[in-house]
Amino acid sequence: MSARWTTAVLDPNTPGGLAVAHCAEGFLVDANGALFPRDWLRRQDLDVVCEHGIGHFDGQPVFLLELRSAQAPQGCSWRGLRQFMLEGDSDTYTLLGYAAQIATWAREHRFCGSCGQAMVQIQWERAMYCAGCELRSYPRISPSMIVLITRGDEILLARSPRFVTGVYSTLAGFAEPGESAEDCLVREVREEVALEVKNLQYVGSQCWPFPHSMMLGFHAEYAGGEIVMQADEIEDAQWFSVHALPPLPAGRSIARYLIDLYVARRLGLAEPVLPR
Ligand SMILES: NC(=O)c1ccc[n+]([C@@H]2O[C@H](COP(=O)([O-])OP(=O)(O)OC[C@H]3O[C@@H](n4cnc5c(N)ncnc54)[C@H](O)[C@@H]3O)[C@@H](O)[C@H]2O)c1
Ligand SMILES: [Mg+2]
Ligand SMILES: [Zn+2]
Repeated sequence: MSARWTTAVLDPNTPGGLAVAHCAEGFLVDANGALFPRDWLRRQDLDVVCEHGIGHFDGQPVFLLELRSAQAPQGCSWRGLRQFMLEGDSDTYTLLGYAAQIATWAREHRFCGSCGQAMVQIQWERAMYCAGCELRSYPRISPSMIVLITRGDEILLARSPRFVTGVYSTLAGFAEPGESAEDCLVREVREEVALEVKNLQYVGSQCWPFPHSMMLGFHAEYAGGEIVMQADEIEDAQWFSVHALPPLPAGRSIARYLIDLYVARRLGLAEPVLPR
């Protein structure tokens, strides 16, 4: 949700409106961006898997076309969601982040996971329904903890082999069944760097549609232990002084926010705002 974008469950049988087209390569774009007149997109002979009515942008209904292949109409190309996160305006990124999550879920829930029959869209809520066994499947959201660990003027940052070269970030990890947010945080910190933490404080949350995380951001203080890096997951982990930080994650990430917030408080600077 944003000032210009609100989600809604719209009937794909209603005509008109705007549409975005999504496939494994990202979103279809032309010189005007990723939002197309829906009637024009429908005339392009696209290989559509399914269509969902997903909300309103500036009051206009928006539909999502999930495509099987990445064949782009003339004058169009594909752009990954990460590019929109890094460079796009935040209203468009919020819309596309939602659309990408619905697209992933819709593509992965065309058949019932319980009995195997084809599923159909429910008209009044965002769910797929199996008439054979009455199973309903809702969009999947994966809660993930993310934590900045501090020790006075020092903060703990680590690198995963998946990161952009040189970039260090806060620790993060997915919640497992049976855990509280705090349990998960303590377990992830032990697994990834073998440290103990104390004084856990919830700071804020962020939708992270890569592919369906909900980031719950915390601050924690170092309580003990020596860094032991988890094989395969952590390539390097170090204490950095707030006066000498390495390259940090993208400005729109909650990881960056947690770091910037602590540094701002430590150095008496203006506090940043959590990007949505
Ligand atoms: N927005 C941010 O600032 C920010 C920063 C760091 C990480 N993240 C995100 O946080 C999430 C978790 O971080 P991580 O990659 O360090 O996780 P992690 O430490 O739990 O380890 C990742 C591993 O967990 C497994 N996994 C993948 N999807 C899973 C799921 N849905 N549930 C349980 N396990 C799963 C896989 O084996 C994967 O290799 C990721 O989506 C990541 O992109 C966001
Ligand atoms: Mg992790
Ligand atoms: Zn079923």
